[in-house]
Amino acid sequence: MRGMVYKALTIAGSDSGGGAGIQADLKTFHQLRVFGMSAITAVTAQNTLGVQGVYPLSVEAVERQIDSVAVDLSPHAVKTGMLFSQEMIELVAHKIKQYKWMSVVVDPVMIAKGGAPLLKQEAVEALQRHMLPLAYVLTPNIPEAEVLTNMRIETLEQRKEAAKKLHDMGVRYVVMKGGHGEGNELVDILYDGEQFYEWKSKRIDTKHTHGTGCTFAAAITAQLAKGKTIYEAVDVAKRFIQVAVEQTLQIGSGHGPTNHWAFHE
Ligand SMILES: Nc1ncnc2c1ncn2[C@@H]1O[C@H](COP(=O)(O)OP(=O)(O)O)[C@@H](O)[C@H]1O
Ligand SMILES: Cc1ncc(COP(=O)(O)O)c(N)n1
Repeated sequence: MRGMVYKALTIAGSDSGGGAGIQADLKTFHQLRVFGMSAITAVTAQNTLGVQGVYPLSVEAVERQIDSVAVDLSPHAVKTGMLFSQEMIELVAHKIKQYKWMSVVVDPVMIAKGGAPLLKQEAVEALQRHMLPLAYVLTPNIPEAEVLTNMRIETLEQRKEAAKKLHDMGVRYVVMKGGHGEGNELVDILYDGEQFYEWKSKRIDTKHTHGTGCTFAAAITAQLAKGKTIYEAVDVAKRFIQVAVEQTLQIGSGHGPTNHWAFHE
């Protein structure tokens, strides 16, 4: 017997360089033995040096992809990444409600590491209004949490205050990633509305961190698809990203991708 086949859908942008976006999500799902499906919101021409072009798909094209997957392949968990525009956010929010998807991981992607915008400035409000209340898990990095809460985040206390605000905005579980913090120790936090949980790790000294956020959120999504709790899911995601950054592939001449093969359950 093959056993149960777990399925996850990612609604995100394509990274031609293979390290972030849809490609990172599918590789991560696969490594965690979850069948990956995708709805592409935008195609980016991208490599380890940066983003050379952004080509959003039409709202109709995205709607068709989501419908095709939903009616035939019922995902156990859904992840959203680069959504780019207000119209796309409204469509995706509408589809999540239409199909009553509950295990939804929202990675509020805003800018690529090199600074290229992956979300239009005027779409932030739509993300706050339409996506946060649908997020079972929200996975902001520190700059994204600052934009969503409109506050400065420097200390660990401020991170916790921001997590509380995001919870008040409708998010069930807030997972704030600590990659942009300071110091050798890296702290990712989880807030469940009552308590804070912390995952600490050693910051690896490397420039090859392209796609860390996507990979981390995809690992959470894969674990949720398998029916794991949020605590178990973050635990696996944290271990997944740690070895993926430790054992990078050293490809490309800029900020290289993480190693999606490194982690074994
Ligand atoms: N240099 C690093 N060493 C180890 N883990 C890292 C490193 N940079 C990021 N991570 C981990 O990768 C994940 C994504 O981190 P972060 O950089 O905050 O998000 P994003 O990629 O969205 O900007 C987090 O779990 C973080 O702890
Ligand atoms: C299509 C696409 N989506 C998302 C990211 C963010 O990547 P990161 O995980 O490094 O924040 C990216 N660079 N490209």
